[in-house]
Amino acid sequence: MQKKVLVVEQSTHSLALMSKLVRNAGLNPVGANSLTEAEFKFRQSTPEEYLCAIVDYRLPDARHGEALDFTINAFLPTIAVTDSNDASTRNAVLARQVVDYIPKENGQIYDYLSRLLVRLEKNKKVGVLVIDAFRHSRQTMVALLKRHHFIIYEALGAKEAIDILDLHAHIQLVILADSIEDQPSTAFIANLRKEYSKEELAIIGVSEHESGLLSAHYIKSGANDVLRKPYCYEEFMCRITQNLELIDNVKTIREAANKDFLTGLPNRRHFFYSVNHSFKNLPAKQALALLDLDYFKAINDTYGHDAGDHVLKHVAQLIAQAFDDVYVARFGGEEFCVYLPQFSPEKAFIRLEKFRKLVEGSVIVFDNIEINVTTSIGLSTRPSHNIEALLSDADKLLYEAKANGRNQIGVRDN
Ligand SMILES: Nc1nc2c(ncn2[C@@H]2O[C@H](COP(=O)(O)OP(=O)(O)OP(=O)(O)O)[C@@H](O)[C@H]2O)c(=O)[nH]1
Repeated sequence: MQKKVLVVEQSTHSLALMSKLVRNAGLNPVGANSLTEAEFKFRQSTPEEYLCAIVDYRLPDARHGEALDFTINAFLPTIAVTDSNDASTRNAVLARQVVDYIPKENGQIYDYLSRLLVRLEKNKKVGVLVIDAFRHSRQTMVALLKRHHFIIYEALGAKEAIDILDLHAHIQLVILADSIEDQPSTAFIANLRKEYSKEELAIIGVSEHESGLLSAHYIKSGANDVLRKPYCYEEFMCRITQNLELIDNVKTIREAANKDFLTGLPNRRHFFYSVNHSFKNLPAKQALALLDLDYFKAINDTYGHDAGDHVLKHVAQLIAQAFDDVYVARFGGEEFCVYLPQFSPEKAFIRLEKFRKLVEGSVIVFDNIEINVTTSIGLSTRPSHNIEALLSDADKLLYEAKANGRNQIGVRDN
């Protein structure tokens, strides 16, 4: 179910704008112009239905942030919005446990707000590890992070931190202080970098040193970023958000580079990378199948290119489902590849034959038209240490399957 966001804002124009942002973030805005209205609307549903609240500091019936107190006391993560950026308002807002505080100064705040909303939802799945030997400074960071929905882990030193990282693959960010047990912080960062790249695990060093020397040392040891103490809350959160967004962006770009655009299956390049990365030597028992749809040109010519695309997507989905335990790819056009490591020739043939029949029996509906398609398959089961050699063998067998009438598997008699 779409999570709700309580938006409390006295200006009708700003309320409409913020509600639109909330909707764009895939969330459901519940708007109110005053504290009274907000209290009434909030009581109409259960608190668990809400992700957070965006609350104007000054409202007609709550002139000094009482609406912030209401949402914070209702355990709603609260983003405060203010008309002014003066020190007294800022201090009054930050004295409360708000997630963030946004002055309505310029158009950029709306961009910041939408990023914040997206992050709040994502953070529920993001692990953050705080490493600091001193309880007070560790707890200060943990308290700030909690407001942002992160899954938080704490460690006093290097050994404990490694154990936690080994156990929890969803940790994307490590924040570490100058003082940690077992090891100097910079040596620990350098060790972590042997295991985790900057694109998969962000490391932020928190430095108490007044000179910039330690900060530079952190960066040279492999940290993504540095925070100098005393830091202000906004800077702490901005740096965290920025580093996590960078990891997300790299992940998105990597996924796009590895996927076939039309079908979402891994592409040829990623297929080779995955197989070669997984096996130093290809196993003695293995099978590789090249699948090519039959008379596909005729489908394009008869029903149009969009119908052809639809058929490709449909078959790709069948492949992804039928071979979710092995390596698959769209090689291009109407050609797909499946690599089955540790499969005997007999077992591989049974799997492919079952799939061939599945495609043959499928009725693909596009624009109320029923389309049938079949597939020819070249299946190589050669022991080989070279994936290209296997492919070339499968290609010859595919050619034979086509030449022998299509809709069949080409195999070598053993
Ligand atoms: N709709 C669509 N068509 C594509 C795509 N990629 C390649 N094709 C078309 O796929 C057709 C492949 O035709 P052919 O190589 O002659 O093969 P075929 O008609 O399947 O015949 P056989 O393989 O011999 O059974 C060509 O017309 C390509 O334009 C795509 O992404 N979408």
